[in-house]
Amino acid sequence: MSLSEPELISLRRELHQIPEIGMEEYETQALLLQTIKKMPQTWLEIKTWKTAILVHVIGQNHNYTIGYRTDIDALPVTEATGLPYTSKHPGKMHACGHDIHMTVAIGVLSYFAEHQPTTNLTFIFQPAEENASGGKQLYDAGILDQWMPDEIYGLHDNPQLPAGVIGCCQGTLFAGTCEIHAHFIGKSGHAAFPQDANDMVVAGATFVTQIQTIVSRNIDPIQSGVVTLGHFSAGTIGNVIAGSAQIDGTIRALTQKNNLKIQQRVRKIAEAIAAGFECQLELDLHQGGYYPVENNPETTSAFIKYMKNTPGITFQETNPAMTGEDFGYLLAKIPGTMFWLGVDSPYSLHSEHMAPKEEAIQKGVAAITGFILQRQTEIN
Ligand SMILES: CC(=O)N[C@@H](CCC[C@H](N)C(=O)O)C(=O)O
Repeated sequence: MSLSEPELISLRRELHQIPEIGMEEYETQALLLQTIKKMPQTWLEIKTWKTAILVHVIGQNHNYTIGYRTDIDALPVTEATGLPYTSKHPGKMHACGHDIHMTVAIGVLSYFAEHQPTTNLTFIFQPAEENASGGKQLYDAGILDQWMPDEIYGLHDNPQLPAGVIGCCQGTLFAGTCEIHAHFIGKSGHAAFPQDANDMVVAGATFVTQIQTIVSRNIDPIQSGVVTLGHFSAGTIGNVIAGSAQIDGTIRALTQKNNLKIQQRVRKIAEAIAAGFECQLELDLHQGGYYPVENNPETTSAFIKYMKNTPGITFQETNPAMTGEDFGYLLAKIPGTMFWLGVDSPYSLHSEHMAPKEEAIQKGVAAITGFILQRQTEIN
């Protein structure tokens, strides 16, 4: 039998308790494998790569493959939900809801392990969505090649949508991102003798304020962009001039063109500040596979049509969001659609209080299973 709602909720709670950082998802991989191996295996093929799992469901007609991807990693966040099944891994939490994503994927897979699909299906349990472009790594290593999807789907949970509501839009769903790692290196010294030192708190603070002009002065206001610096560390104590400042952040833009433009401005400003303050600069701008998530017109129109017209599913057209996803890399290679699944939480993604409503799981499984069944009839 396909996994029942209580079984799925119990799995989700187990996964929630063992969050692991990208490329270290060993316990998660083991629990997922154990769950998958309990399903009927008649038309399943399984392979692993690093901490990823790929499951190929052999369809009655072998000529077409629909892909479904979930991410499996967690964040370095200390959980503060107070839930009875709180994280057992100190300092780590499924604060982005990937435990929900995995459980929904398992629910859909368990249905197709029982009911042979007409097309092939490839389920991808992908590591490192948050930190190391696991999807890009997997694709570039050729791991998908044998079971390459002709089209692909994936979801992200959304705390702002009611539980179980499906959200999507044509075109760009998520931004492309780029990590900023800037290290300004000057000369430390006594607070009383600034003329003998080179103060990196001042250089770093100038960088922080100067890059605020990029979105307001360099990007078309009708389009958009974000430059957020989430980390600044420099110095040790008030009466010692800091000889170094480490600043980390992220760029967001809905087009790759604007992302590259912001990257170029960040680099120019950082280099100009280093020249002006006569200090050294180590700058790393790292985009990896975090391209804008561009939904394919054809798969997305089929997806939206199904979700809008199927009784029991509530669909909401959504605006693009500035969240990032390395699913953008897979969508640059394979046509497909990313969508939201509402989980109704007053706290945002990445919050230590984020507690998705579990009723979203069964609704997500039903909507996606139904869509895949419908999509197969359109393909054959
Ligand atoms: C859905 C989500 O929250 N994704 C992350 C992706 C991070 C990309 C990369 N590490 C960066 O910060 O640029 C997000 O923060 O949007």
